Amino acid sequence: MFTRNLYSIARYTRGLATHATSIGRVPAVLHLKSGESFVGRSFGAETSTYGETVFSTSITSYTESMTDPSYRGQILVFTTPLIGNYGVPLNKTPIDGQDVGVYLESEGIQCSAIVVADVAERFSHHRAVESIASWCKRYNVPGITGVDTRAITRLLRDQGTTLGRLAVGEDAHAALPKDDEYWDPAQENLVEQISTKQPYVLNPTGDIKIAVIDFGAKANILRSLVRRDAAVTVLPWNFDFNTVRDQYDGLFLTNGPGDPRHCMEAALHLRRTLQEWSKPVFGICMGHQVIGMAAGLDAYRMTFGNRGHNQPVLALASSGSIKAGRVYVTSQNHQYALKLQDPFPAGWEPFFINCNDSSVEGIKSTADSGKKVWGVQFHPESAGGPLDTIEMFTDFLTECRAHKMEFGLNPQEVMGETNVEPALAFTAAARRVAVAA
Ligand SMILES: NC(=O)CC[C@H](N)C(=O)O
Repeated sequence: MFTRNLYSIARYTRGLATHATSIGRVPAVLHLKSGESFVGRSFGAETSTYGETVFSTSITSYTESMTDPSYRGQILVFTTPLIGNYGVPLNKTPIDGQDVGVYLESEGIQCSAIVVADVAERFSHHRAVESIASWCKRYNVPGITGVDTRAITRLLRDQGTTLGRLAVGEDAHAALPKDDEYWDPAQENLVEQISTKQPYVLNPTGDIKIAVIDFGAKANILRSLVRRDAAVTVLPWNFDFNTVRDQYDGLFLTNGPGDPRHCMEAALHLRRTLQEWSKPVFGICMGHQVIGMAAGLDAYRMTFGNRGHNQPVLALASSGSIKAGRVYVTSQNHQYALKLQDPFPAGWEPFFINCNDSSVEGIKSTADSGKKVWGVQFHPESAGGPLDTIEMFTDFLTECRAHKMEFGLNPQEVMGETNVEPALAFTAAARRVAVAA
């Protein structure tokens, strides 16, 4: 008992002791392209940046959101007023059949900047090793605190996602940026920047071989596959899977940042896969949008993106653990969606619909199409957010295993050929380094 108390005191004081930051001294201003400015104080890196200003209604998991590659290029406003109170954990895990090398969602902070009402100067958590301010500083990401995030959110909620500038230090006193100075991440292929450059393998001894197309994968997607004993080969976003598809039992398409229409090349590769290959395919968020584009649906930019961990979606069809007519609470982070069209392309049907804005939340191949393909706009892997739909990973791998049982081994395995898959080993060097770009 005594030891435990000492331990908690030590944890608490570590939070106090390691927190000598400069919060309060350096001015910062958040400018929106629509003309509004919000004056506050800087924390983290003392550098200015541009980005797309978005808000998230999640009340926890700021560490997971900030390391989610889908937030790349975005100035992230947290509607929860107090951010940073549980600090930041050590972002490392072993690489084995249970884990993928990082504890958070990627190796570093992905968003351009963060905006909070009240950054916690003290933190306390048994896993915490540093404050959010020192973490932001290490990754050269600026933050602003002391601004009215309710007012910012109401603006964004009325006018939609808006380009912004976080001006820090001297820049905070500079003239307002001109309209054409605002950097628009939607114009760039952010996936190209973040996707792995080299293929790599996780959990090579897994019983089922899954290829993952990496548009900017959250680590929990990869964890959710390897923890269900899949051997996972991660491939660059524009890799033509058709050249290696005979070696795999299933295909997975990940989340990723930016406009999915920059990934048309991937959609065209996938269109051929879907025409010629009958094994299961599953996509999340960007992956779902790419599946939709391959199926002939259009993707569009929403005025109001969905970001938060409390998005209700209604299942329109039953499949595996998902039951038609049920509402699932989901984690989301997207600005684009697939257009609902009537009729849907032949062989496809809507799977989920968003209960708030009626946007398409999922599509699937129809029962009579002879295919097993699912795409969901939300994040079943959570991290952060609810686990309502986590069993979709089990459903996908169950289908892959069933297909393997029914149709037997892959051609190479039957012929006793050496495995010619392009990915040889998982190495630290092969993983993307989040801060490089
Ligand atoms: N989380 C994601 O994969 C987001 C997909 C896409 N970048 C969008 O904003 O809609």
